[in-house]
Amino acid sequence: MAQRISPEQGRETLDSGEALFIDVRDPGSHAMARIPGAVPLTQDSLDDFLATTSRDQALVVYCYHGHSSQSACDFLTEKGFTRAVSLDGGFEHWRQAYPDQVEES
Ligand SMILES: O=S(=O)([O-])[S-]
Repeated sequence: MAQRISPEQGRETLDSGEALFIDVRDPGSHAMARIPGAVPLTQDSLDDFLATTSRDQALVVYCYHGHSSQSACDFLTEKGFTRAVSLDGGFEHWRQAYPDQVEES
């Protein structure tokens, strides 16, 4: 079962700069607004991501509300990532709690 972190822990992790934030929402949502520095992960980018990302890299996975990110996290864990966690509340909670930590384009 996916490891989960609270939005507060997510914020601390973002501030520490030690984790890669992974956005599994649809690419259009990612393009519009995202957690600063987050990278989109889609079916199209998956093979590349798996081929180039260290299995020791800390990952914080988020979706809209914190549900599908848990399955994504389980998937990444099956693929060998040892430090993948799912962000509780997803981006929708995040943007309410930390509007100053949202990158928009
Ligand atoms: O993105 S979601 O699965 O939390 S609705």
